[in-house]
Amino acid sequence: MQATPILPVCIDDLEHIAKDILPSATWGYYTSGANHEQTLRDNRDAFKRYRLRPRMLRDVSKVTTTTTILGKKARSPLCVAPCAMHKLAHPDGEVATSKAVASHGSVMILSTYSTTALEKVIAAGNPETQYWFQLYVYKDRRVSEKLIRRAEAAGFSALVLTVDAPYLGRRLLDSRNKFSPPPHLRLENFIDSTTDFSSIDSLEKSGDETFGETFGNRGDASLSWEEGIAWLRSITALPIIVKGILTAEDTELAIKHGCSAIIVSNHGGRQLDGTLASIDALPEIVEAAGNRIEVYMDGGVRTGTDIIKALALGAQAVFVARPILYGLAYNGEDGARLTLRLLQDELELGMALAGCRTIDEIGSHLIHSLHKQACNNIPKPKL
Ligand SMILES: Cc1cc2nc3c(=O)[nH]c(=O)nc-3n(C[C@H](O)[C@H](O)[C@H](O)COP(=O)(O)O)c2cc1C
Ligand SMILES: CCCCCCC(=O)C(=O)O
Repeated sequence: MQATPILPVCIDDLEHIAKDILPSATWGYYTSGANHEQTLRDNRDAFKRYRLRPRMLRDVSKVTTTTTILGKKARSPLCVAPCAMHKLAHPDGEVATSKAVASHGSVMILSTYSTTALEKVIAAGNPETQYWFQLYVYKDRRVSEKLIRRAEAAGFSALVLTVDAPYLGRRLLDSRNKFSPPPHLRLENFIDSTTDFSSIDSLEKSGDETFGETFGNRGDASLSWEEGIAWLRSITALPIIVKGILTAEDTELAIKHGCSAIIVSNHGGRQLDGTLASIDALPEIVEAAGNRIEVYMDGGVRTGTDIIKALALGAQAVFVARPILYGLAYNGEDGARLTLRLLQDELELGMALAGCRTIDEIGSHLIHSLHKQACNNIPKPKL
């Protein structure tokens, strides 16, 4: 058995510590993937199939990670993906995460299924940090509209529509554990809803509903590019970002329907098992997007060099989910800060060792792919 590290110095250390701290059903919910977890594993393994081609003697005495994300300055391209129920990891939950991201200076996407009301989460931040609100669209559209109005009023600057979950993926560990969040936690975004979310408010299952059924019974699986995006467009002026895109075809549709950006994602391997790893899907999408909209990615990012590889393959920003939960479990806000600091330090050191002083200098010239053709047609920076 591996001993628990005393001082975590990388994300894998935080993961080991979190495993010791968290109840096993929470650990299962946070870390498992769908079905046989092929995609979950591949999200990590795929990064290892890209090797770096560092450049030398390039005066890396000063390195900066300043960039822009959705047209706004950010101190780092490392951002936080939407994740349900941070209070399962630590009582301070999403407020702790918000403060940590605010000190880091990039983007936090807040899950609809937050255990803290969206107004409290953004109030814990600062104006330098972008807060985007993640949406699932419900059969009862009044619920979604109300969430959007609240997000607009609170100052969220974009909506992130998750498109890979018309139903919840089949997570075997959650079924085996009969996972159900503890009754003291609330999905606070629904508490003042005027609609029939009483059972989801308290996270109690109605009758024999499983967790997945609770999700599926309320979500609108009929959503389509034509009707769904047009409906969203008709009720909000906020930029719409689609999360869960894995093909060039859907990239084209996202652009056609006026989306502002794309997050290449397979939901951390929790939805359709057997998809491409996010990092493997990224080049096709970057090529299809062709600088018309920004492309971000998430899935399996655990080191600074993973971030460099994703940026080199064309991502404008990179999101992490589970590493934040591990940090929260370890030490609340300080733990979430540690997650971001470890990754940021690794990113900066990795850039210097690869000969990159700025984010713009991270280009496809850095990538040696063990796949054939993976990096064709990615725009190369001038060095
Ligand atoms: C516990 C957990 C809860 C999640 N909840 C949401 C959610 O509410 N909405 C969403 O769009 N994605 C959700 N995701 C998916 C993440 O946003 C992200 O796509 C994925 O986990 C990134 O991979 P990583 O965990 O390897 O960093 C969740 C992921 C995890 C692990
Ligand atoms: C009934 C609450 C379901 C939350 C689902 C959140 C999610 O996207 C996940 O991957 O888990």
